[in-house]
Amino acid sequence: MASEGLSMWSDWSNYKHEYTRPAICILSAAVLILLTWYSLLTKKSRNKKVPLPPGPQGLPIVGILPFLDPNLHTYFDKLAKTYGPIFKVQLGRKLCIVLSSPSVVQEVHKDHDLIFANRDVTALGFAASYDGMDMVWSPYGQNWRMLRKICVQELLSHGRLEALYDLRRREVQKMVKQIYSNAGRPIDIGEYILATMFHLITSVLWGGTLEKEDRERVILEFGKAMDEFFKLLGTPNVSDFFPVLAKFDIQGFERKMKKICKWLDQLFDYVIDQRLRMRSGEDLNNDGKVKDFLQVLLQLKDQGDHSTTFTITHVKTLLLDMLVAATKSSSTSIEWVMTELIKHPEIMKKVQEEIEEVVGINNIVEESYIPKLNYLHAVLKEVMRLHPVAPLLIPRRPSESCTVGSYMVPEGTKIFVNVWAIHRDPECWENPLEFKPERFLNTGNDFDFKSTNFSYMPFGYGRRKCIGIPMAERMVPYLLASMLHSFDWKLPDATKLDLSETLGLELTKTIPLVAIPTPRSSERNKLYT
Ligand code: HEM
Repeated sequence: MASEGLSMWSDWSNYKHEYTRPAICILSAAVLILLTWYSLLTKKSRNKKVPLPPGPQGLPIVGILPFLDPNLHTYFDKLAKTYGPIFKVQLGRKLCIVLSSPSVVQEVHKDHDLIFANRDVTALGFAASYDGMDMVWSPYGQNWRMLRKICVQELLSHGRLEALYDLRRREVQKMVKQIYSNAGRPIDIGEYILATMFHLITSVLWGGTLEKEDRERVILEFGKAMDEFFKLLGTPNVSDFFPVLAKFDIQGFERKMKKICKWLDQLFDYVIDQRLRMRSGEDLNNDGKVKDFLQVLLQLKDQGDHSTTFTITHVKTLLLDMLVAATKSSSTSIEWVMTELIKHPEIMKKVQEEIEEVVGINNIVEESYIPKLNYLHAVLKEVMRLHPVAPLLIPRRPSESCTVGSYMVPEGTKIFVNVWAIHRDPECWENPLEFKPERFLNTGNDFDFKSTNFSYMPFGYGRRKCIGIPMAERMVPYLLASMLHSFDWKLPDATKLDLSETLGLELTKTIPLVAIPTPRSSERNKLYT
């Protein structure tokens, strides 16, 4: 009986295994499906509860494309007056959201900085960056972190910048000397400064690798290439609004961009090749010179000690970023400063008096004087407020959907931050349209370029904020102080000052500033021989 019972039990137990296992599986699957369905349903209804930001209706398929003004920063500013500080616009297939108040940007920074740390890579951004591999367009991740770390450690640290001062000094003095030789004649300020910045940056990047004649030839082409490069990057491109059309490159922008990038790539190949040849003959490290950036990069490539492999393409992406980002943005800022100073001669005079007081009359401007030039810094900050180089920053793309200012910001949206509008917002600034450098005097660290102040963002915000601030902080005022210490500047006779702006990726002067330098002292030029 016992054995019978036992066998019954064992039968039951077998029976149980045979039938309960599948039943449990089926039940679990059903619960799982139900849970997934429920979570999708609640997510949907949660999403439903949070609406998209308001915005203009637009037309089917094309959205607001037919009404778009190429000066997007002013166009978006007008829309913000109707739709508020966070609004949406549909550009073809692309949903864009524009943020126009310090508080919404602060919310993004505080709650979603990581989600907003990716760029919205446009067709041309991709073409202009070794297929999105450079620091500017790279997604937030290991590659971007590696490039940023190398730049900070090897080029932009306090120690490196101090060590490279002699190179900057030499190039700035060369520029002043050249202006003396052109005194009394009209010069295109932007062109002049871009050339100086090119010499300055390339001497830091790859020292004397290019022969003098090569440098002169390259700089001419570089100026033209940069104008086109930034204009293309900021021009609305059908390929971005209708990705299915991207392969046709209807406006021919990608072809043009690839041509510029091919030229830059050939320049880098040439410089690297020259350097490798020089390296096989001599060890630049042992002759007492400071290592330039290219030398450091080539050593890193040979050592290969980074967790992500550091290839020759990485070397080129860093040369590209440093060359392009550092030259054009600095020269554009300086051109705007000179424009405002020519418009306000009493302010130019005040800046010159300060420089003379700090530097002396028969002395050369040195970088060590720069931190003492408070008024010059106030002028620079005021110019960057009214004419931010990147008025819409470099657009971001949230990596997941989130809520900002009680609106839904879907994953993959293109995010513009209208810094230009924020810098002119009467809620943040007293008499915002007035050029008044005094507003930045005695403000402590509140408006330091590195500080986090969402009403003032000429260098951007969050993790993707400009990496070049330490270099720009040294070079831009140094160049300006040198130009203003030696010369008075005025417009050629019968010329009117034009302040109109054109938006590419950068906000440039529509009509380049041409001005005449007059030496301020008959003796000072002797210091620059
Ligand atoms: C007056 C000079 C400059 C201005 C006004 C300026 C402005 C900016 C702005 C607005 C951004 C976008 C930030 C964002 O999206 O939040 C940016 C990014 C960047 N800038 Fe600058 N910049 C200047 C000089 C420089 C210099 C000298 C360098 C290099 C040494 C540089 C390298 C970069 C790089 C690599 C990025 C991309 C950073 C990233 O995506 O992680 N910039 N800059």
